[in-house]
Amino acid sequence: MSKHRIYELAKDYSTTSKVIIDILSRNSITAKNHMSSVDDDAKVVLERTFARKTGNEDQGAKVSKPVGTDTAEKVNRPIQTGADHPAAHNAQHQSKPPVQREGQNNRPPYQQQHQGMNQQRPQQPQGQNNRPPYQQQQHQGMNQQRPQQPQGQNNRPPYQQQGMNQQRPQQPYGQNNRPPYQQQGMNQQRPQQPQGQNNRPPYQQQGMNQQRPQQPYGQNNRPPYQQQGMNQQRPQQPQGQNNRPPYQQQGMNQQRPQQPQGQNRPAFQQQSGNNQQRSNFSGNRSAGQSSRPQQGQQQKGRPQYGQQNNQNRNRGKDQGRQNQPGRQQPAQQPVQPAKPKVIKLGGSLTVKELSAKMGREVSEIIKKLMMLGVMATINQEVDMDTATILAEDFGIIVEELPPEEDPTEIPEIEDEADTLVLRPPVVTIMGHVDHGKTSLLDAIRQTSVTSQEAGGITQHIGAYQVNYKNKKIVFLDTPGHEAFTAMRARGAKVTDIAILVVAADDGVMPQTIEAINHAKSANVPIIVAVNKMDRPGANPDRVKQQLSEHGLISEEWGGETIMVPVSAQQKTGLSDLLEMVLLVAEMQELKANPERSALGTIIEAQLDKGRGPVATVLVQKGTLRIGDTIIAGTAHGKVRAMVNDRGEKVKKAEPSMPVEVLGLSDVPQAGDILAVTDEKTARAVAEKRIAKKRTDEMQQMQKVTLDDIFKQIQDGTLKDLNIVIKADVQGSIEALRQSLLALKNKEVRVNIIHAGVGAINESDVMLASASNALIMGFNVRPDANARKAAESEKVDLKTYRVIYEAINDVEAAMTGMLAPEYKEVIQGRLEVRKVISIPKAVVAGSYVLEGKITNSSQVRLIRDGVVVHEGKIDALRRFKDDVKEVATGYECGLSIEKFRDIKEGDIIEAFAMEVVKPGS
Ligand SMILES: Nc1nc2c(ncn2[C@@H]2O[C@H](COP(=O)(O)OP(=O)(O)OP(=O)(O)O)[C@@H](O)[C@H]2O)c(=O)[nH]1
Repeated sequence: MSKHRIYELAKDYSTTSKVIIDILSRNSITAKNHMSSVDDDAKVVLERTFARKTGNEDQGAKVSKPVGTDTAEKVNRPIQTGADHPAAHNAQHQSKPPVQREGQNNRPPYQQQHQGMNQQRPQQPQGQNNRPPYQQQQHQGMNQQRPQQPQGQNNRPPYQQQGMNQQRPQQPYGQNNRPPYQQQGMNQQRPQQPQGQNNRPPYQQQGMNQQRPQQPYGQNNRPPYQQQGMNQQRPQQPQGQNNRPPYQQQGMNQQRPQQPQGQNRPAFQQQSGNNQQRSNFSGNRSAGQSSRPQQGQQQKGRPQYGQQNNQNRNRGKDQGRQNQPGRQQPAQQPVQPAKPKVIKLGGSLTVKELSAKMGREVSEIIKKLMMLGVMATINQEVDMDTATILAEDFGIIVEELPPEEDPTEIPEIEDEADTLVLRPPVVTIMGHVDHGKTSLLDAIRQTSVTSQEAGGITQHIGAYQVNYKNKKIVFLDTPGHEAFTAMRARGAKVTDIAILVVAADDGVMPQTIEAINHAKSANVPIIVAVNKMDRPGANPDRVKQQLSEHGLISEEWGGETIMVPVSAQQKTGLSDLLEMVLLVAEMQELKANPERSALGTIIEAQLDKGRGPVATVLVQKGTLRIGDTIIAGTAHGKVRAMVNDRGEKVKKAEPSMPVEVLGLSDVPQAGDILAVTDEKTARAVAEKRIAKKRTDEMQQMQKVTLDDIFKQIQDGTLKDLNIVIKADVQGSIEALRQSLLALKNKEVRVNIIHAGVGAINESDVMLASASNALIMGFNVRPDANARKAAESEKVDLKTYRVIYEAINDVEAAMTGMLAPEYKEVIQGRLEVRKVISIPKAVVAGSYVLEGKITNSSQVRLIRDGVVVHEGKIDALRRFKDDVKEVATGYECGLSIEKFRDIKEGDIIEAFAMEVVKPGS
């Protein structure tokens, strides 16, 4: 039996003495040190041990090797790889981590794939790396930044070195020791990770767990892709929670001293391109304050970590910032109001209300209004039109709600076409003074009454009904223009046909023209009755000629106007006239439904001492019956009795029938609408009307005035500027008319609704009031009644002595340039009763009819309604004494500067020019 020294054996097996001693020791052979000697049994053990590791070849070599031929063995033994090395053998059987040298491969298989690379590590060119494949594949850029691998033996990044290898002995993942998510590829899901287990990749284990020692998996708010692998599904993440991967968490990186950012970061952090995005992202979130509101929706994995979600992150970053204070709590999203596509509007509403309806911010609405040129505040009202334009700008459709019912109105009932039956026409007779209106009315009435209803006693009720050929015709018994103006001013239309009476011997006169204009303005057909045909000077052709100049062309001359020669006195031509009335009525198809509650118009009304308020009503629709509850204007009551135009008591009144009605609580006004309703409604509506009337009286009724024309044009309330012209001569009228008509512009058109020669009278004022016109007088003045009417009707009445001043005023008003500095204030009116001529002046002995006159007054001398002179008072005296002022009812003597043409009967108007602010 031979003896072998330990060191020799070590030499034989190319290992260390210690290894030999250890192997022997495990086989119960004791060797103290390298100088110890062992016998052949030990040698056999060693041979067996090393043969197992070298495989068949070695085995074969050993078998073929005769015992004791150590030298030969040494020569033939191939160079041992690390795996063959006994040390490696030991490492596999010991849980203790072996000391690994470079080139040795104790790493798990996933690291072994890169064995070759590791062997080359000392000379590793840039770009090569020793990282596991998933790192290599994605993160070449990282390696470029790591030219020198200082991490030591295994070349793994530091984050892999610590902790990982300590756990590796148990290697639960199978052969290659890679965690399952790494084995199957990074995109795999890790379906069932029990909470609390630390399955995270090693690089996440350090620091992260230190930060969150108690955070069980799933509660640490980290997205699963961080827990399970990069591209894992990220289940819903509530906003405000800290869903960022740990490397983004503030403070965490500080706890990763071995991992300088950008160098040793885990591969997924280093992906080129994403790094850039992420750096921005990280920058944004450097305070660690962000959350990702939209991440929670991403149930389906994130194939490109960083790429897809950086967008989301960036998108959500603002929201994330908003959520700063409550990051750990789900942040409350501000409730966005619904944005409707269609809204319903019923009228004007405030900006605030509009914003709520549209679901937009008030600021948005105000901004849009500003763009439309409307400076509005939150509580400012926006009218329907503006609201509609605004809504369209936002792409919202506006549906108009039916207007709210006016509590002062009785709802109008629409009649079905098949309920309508023919009704008698209502006729008004108009014409110039003394042309025979009354005579004609009487003639017609007498003819029809006496011939067909003999014995009937006519009674004046303001209107009457005649029968002609079994057809009824209703005549209004009021002066023509009043019937038009008073009623039209209240919106009532009662006349179907106008008969214009023109005396054949007198021809067309100013009131004839006025009547034509009234009828035209009311859009009522005109039948001309050429009266007084019995007179010797009758010249119907001249009348036709004159009328044609005013747009009424006789049928005989190819026009459309029916002209009938009559004589009221001789009662000739009346039948023809009535025939024509019926014809025109037929053409108009005047119909009404008699089977409904009545609706009519008050023609006249007065307070009768014995009967109380009495109103003549022209029933226009339905049938009025005794006992009906009625309302007319502010008056209401029950129909107590009805009387027709022949003084007969009647129980009902059908359409176009005029009747006197008793039973109203108050006297209504001509033109008021009478309606039948229930008692409660009648009382309530009447009360509301009374209240409204009071308010209206307090507020000035808005009529067109030169001062506010521009404002009304801008407001869109004025499209037609209606003007009534009165002048001293026809030539002035034409000059003024042509000049004013030429003033029309884009926004407004000038309409001369009436022009006539003579003083401005009440009729002019009523026409202007009904037509919302202003009156321009050229060299004429309004009479006293006209001035009062203009005041009460709020009609703007201007007088001029020079045409271009009138034109300038209208032009300036239309362009908003009118800036009146003075306003004329009438102080009083005097009548000249005696004229005394002295060498220095002409003294007008005058009587103050109304108002007063002062020694500083300006005066206007009017003769027959025409202004003769305008100037200053030279002297004002009473009984040879100069006085400052003379009041109503006193006489005085006055002279006018540089003017002597004063005659008895002249009217002197005293006035003063008061300074007023522009636009007032
Ligand atoms: N010869 C003649 N005279 C007539 C005729 N019609 C009316 N007259 C006379 O003309 C005058 C005026 O007649 P009225 O009926 O009062 O005329 P009017 O248009 O109603 O007058 P005002 O009410 O003042 O507007 C009276 O003297 C009538 O007798 C007619 O056909 N022939």
